[in-house]
Amino acid sequence: MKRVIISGGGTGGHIFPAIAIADTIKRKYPDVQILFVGAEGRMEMDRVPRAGYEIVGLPIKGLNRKNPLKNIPVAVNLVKSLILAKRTIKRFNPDIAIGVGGYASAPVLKEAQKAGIPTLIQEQNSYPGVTNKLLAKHVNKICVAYPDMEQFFPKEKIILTGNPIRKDLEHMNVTKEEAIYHFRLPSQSDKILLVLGGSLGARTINESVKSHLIDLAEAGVTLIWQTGKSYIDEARDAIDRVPQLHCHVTDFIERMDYAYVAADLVISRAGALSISEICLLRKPAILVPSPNVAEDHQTKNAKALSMRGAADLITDAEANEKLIPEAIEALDRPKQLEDMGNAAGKLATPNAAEHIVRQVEIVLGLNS
Ligand SMILES: CC(=O)N[C@H]1[C@@H](OP(=O)(O)OP(=O)(O)OC[C@H]2O[C@@H](n3ccc(=O)[nH]c3=O)[C@H](O)[C@@H]2O)O[C@H](CO)[C@@H](O)[C@@H]1O
Repeated sequence: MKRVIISGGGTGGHIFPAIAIADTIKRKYPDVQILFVGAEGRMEMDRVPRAGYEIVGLPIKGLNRKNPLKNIPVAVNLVKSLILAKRTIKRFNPDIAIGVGGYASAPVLKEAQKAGIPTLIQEQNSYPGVTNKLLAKHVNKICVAYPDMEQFFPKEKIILTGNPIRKDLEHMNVTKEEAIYHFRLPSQSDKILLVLGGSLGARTINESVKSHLIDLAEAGVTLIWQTGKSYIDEARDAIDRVPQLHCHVTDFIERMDYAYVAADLVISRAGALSISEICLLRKPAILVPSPNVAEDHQTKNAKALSMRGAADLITDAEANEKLIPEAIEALDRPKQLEDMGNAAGKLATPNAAEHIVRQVEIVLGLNS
């Protein structure tokens, strides 16, 4: 019986692809044993068990770039994490270790490599994260979602697979009516705006929505608003002051299938997975890249769409003034929205999880 470790996390953009890979392995090989390794206190420690998998948490934390003195406990935790990663690998004895980016995948894949176990990484973005860059030299395979990744990774290891999407989104099985009912919105809603801030929420997008709630109500827009944990109370207070607006507000949307099906237009950060989902589901979108990510990679993600008429791009700096007025205008032009959604669909990379699992099969010598 084969055994697989999947490691990484921190944000939904790393965790959901990991779960999609695990589900695909399980569907094809129900006997394969899968163990996740994540970082204590991060989103994966909650999301992975909910998806039905066991997870071990490492005490690993990110570097503090502003105050180097605070990195002493970070270094201590790194050593503890390496020890626990080594023990976990010895105990579980995997046939392959898969890294999906995020802090936890570094010690796990390093220790796996030292033990002579094959490793594979999946990079979701057009600009790789630090962990994957560090690991690339000694991994067996690197599954990527964007072309031209040879500038970062050894060419012979790269396989262009796309980003794995959760099965409830890849094989969508719900209707718009069911979605409207799920969110308790009026059945006649014909201009539904879905606002997403990435898995953790986005302050600028939230502020932009909050300052235009009355405009949205006057334009007859129905709102599904995902705020992230830190903004939910403020958003609820603001909504209470505009009772004429039809709105579903939440910190996190569990049923993204319903959210996407309901939406006539999506406003979103330009995280790699949100983009992959928007393309796969052919959704018209206005993207507001986060300015706080490595090498401004969300702007690159967003431009890949906006250059092809597959999304509009509004910068974080102009969002407060332009974002909602532009969304209101766009919702009055359904034909243009449809064209935009179709252009996004052309950039989709379906069946990415299957392609990645094919690489796992090659490494493990499994035949499907
Ligand atoms: C601030 C930050 O570091 N962002 C990074 C993080 O994005 P982050 O995790 O925020 O965003 P992504 O767009 O990649 O993925 C979000 C995922 O969460 C899901 N979702 C989102 C909201 C919600 O309420 N419910 C829900 O299930 C989405 O369907 C999607 O699958 O990882 C991405 C992938 O490496 C990077 O491209 C981003 O730059």
